[in-house]
Amino acid sequence: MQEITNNIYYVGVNDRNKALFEGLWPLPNGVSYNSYLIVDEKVCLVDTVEVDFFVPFIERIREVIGDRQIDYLVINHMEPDHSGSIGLIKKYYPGLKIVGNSKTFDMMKGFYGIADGTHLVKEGDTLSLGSRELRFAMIPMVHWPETMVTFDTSAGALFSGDAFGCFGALNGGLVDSQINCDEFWLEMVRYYSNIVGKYGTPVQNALKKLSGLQINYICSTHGPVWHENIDRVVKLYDRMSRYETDPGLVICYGTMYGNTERAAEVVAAAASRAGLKDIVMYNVSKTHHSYIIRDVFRYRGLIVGAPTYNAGLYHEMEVLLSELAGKDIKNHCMGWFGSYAWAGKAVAKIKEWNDTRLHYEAVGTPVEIRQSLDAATHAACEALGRDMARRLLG
Ligand SMILES: Cc1cc2nc3c(=O)[nH]c(=O)nc-3n(C[C@H](O)[C@H](O)[C@H](O)COP(=O)(O)O)c2cc1C
Repeated sequence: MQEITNNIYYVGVNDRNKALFEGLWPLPNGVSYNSYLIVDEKVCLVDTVEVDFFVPFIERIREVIGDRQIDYLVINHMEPDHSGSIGLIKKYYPGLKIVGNSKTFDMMKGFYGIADGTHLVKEGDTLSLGSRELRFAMIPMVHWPETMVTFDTSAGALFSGDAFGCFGALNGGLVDSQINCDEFWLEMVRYYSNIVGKYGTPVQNALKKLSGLQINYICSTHGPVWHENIDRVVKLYDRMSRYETDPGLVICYGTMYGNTERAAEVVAAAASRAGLKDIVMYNVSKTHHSYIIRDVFRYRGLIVGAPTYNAGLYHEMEVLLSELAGKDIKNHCMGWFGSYAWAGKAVAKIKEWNDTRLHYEAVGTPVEIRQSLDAATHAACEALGRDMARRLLG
């Protein structure tokens, strides 16, 4: 049994089996589905877990409360990795009341056919559990329309749903003060940028709303409970949702036979010679785009290069640009280059992506390489790297 503080218990589970979260995002270190049990005069469960994990979930709950009944189930977020066990929990505890907002209940009916035994809450409503009180705040589009947070006013515990969550299973310890959090910081950026990243303005609104609270614990639905690092976590969210970045450069390229890759190396070396220290490079066919998008949220500069493929753009680059376009990322600079053998399309296609969807500030002169680098395109790649470095370093 794992108590976080003051009769708040962790009853979540770890998933180290799933290869791709949402069928999209690699999970090299697994992921946790966090759920919390508050034991007072009334017993309140906050969020559930993915239904495949119901058995260890119910075991954890029973370890804490034995044969006691659960009075309330608060649903902060309806995504099935957290709401998936609602139906089974209700079967175990038929008397419980499900606490949520009107959008929660609309989704609960649609996903699970459950409409009875509900307790509707609105912005600012409170619920007494006996010696303590829960207060509810709506944070729409962080990152679904129904998302809300629940604040335990006596413990200062914020049950934040997916907000402030990250990939990575919990390997024994739960609270940041008990564990080495090194692996979680970049995974928080990867989680945020890929899953929440589109919703910068709603995140800013949520942060403003929560700024007055005296928070001792952030209990999110994925990753560690934040206690010592609350300031750092909130600042990171603030920064990411304002699309604030460091003056670094992400260079990513597609390549089949190495010519585009060689050009990328020339661009990178020139950017480095111009004084830029933070440069990361990725082959888009090797590194999953979630890691590249993570770094685009960290660094202001992006240079992409790809071959022409069947009169179009190399497919893996197309995927990356399409994913980036879906995130509505602001305040970025982009340069590009491409290669071809007989009729070049890659450079024009990348430009089209930027003109129509990405809208990043175009930096430098795009380079079009026919078959392989020659003296002129080599010099043009150097100029591209140098121009980007200068732009980033101001
Ligand atoms: C399957 C395939 C399709 C290609 N389609 C085109 C094309 O439509 N137009 C073109 O000019 N070159 C085309 N190319 C040639 C490549 O764009 C060119 O060789 C490029 O330099 C490859 O870059 P890389 O050496 O980095 O792989 C194609 C190459 C392959 C393998």
